[in-house]
Amino acid sequence: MNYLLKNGMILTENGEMQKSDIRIKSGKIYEVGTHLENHGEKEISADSYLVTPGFLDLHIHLREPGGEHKETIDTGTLAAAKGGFTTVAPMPNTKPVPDTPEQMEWLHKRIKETAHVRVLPYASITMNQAGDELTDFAGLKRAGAFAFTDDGVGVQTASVMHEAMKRAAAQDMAIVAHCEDNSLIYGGAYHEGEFTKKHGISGIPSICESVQIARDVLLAESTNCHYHVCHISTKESVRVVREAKKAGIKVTAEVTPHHLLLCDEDIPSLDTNYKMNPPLRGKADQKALIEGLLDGTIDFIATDHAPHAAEEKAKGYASAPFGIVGLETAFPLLYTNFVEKGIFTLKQLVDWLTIKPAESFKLPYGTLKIGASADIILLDLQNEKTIDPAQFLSKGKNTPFTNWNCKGWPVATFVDGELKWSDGGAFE
Ligand SMILES: NC(=O)N[C@@H](CC(=O)O)C(=O)O
Ligand SMILES: [Zn+2]
Repeated sequence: MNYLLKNGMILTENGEMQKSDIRIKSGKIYEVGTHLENHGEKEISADSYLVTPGFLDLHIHLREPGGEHKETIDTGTLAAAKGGFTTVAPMPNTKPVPDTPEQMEWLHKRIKETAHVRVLPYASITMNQAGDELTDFAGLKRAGAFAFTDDGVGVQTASVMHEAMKRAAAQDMAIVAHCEDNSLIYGGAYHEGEFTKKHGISGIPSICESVQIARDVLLAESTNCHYHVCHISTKESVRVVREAKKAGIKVTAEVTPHHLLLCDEDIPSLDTNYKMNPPLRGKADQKALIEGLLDGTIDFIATDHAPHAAEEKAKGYASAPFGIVGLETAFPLLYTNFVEKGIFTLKQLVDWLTIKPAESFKLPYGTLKIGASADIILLDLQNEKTIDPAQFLSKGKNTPFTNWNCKGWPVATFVDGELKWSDGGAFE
């Protein structure tokens, strides 16, 4: 079906709002302008909405195969559509791990059958993410891998990472890294700092992340590989990435909404909805992440949507799994707490969720340019609602943001010109 979106607000290059119509034809953005005449399209009044490119989330966990009780490609991508995300990249810490071309082909088949938005799956760097034997990078690329990562665990050995970067560079593919040096961690569920001191428990030190990033940017320099840092969380890590960029190293970095919104001082108790990896760091780290985003050291925002079953999260702080969900609350939380408070501009926030991740990975999405895939969302910046996990389409209800009041809720999501989700209201 072709659509004519009438009178929506779009953001211009310089961040101003402009009333515009958008004609969607054959899955593409065909025309953007004012007073466009209807040529037989289904007309949708976008009058009271902000219209932006669909968001990209290049760090999520879909749990399929092997963890279908936590999430599936079906439920996770429906949650993505509800959150305004039209392209997502799921991590390979599934059972089995997509570490062979055959497994990658199977994954693409499942995506084709069940996904509601565009899915770009990662392959692992090492077989079974065990950190030893490298996967078949060329074969995995041919089978449709988006990039390589062992997310969930850091690559512990420098020589393995070095060889991985050489091979990734030869394939013009990125190495995407969960940075964590296990030799510097002695258990722990929360950041080693004020919170763990108060509770007399061991913590996860900042140094385990920044040390590995420092190692890896030097490996990236020596191999000319595109190296991407997942969920950056400490002030030292931000400094290392800033210096690496200054030195001309091909490094990019992402930050999650929760690391921007919270620090360890905000954790009320040994609550597992505040347990994620990397952990919520100190106040100075949170400040450095915001500054890093604003000065371009950090390239974009990704949710690290990590759904877990309620029984698993109820196991107590020491044994509950790390991770919180993020797809359905990211934009409203960031809009309400940063844009409405004047810390980010609306244009900055939208760019960090659209064109910035797209450009970092040379993807043709995240834009309303003529000829682009019609990945478009409508956002309601006025209506205020309270976050209620019972309303999530994700199977995961594990969030620390229950009862937060937010504006900026998506109301409709188009992927390749098809309406994949709407809140009902204006579109029934
Ligand atoms: N980010 C998280 O807290 N959890 C991730 C894996 C991980 O990165 O540890 C998960 O898969 O649940
Ligand atoms: Zn991770």
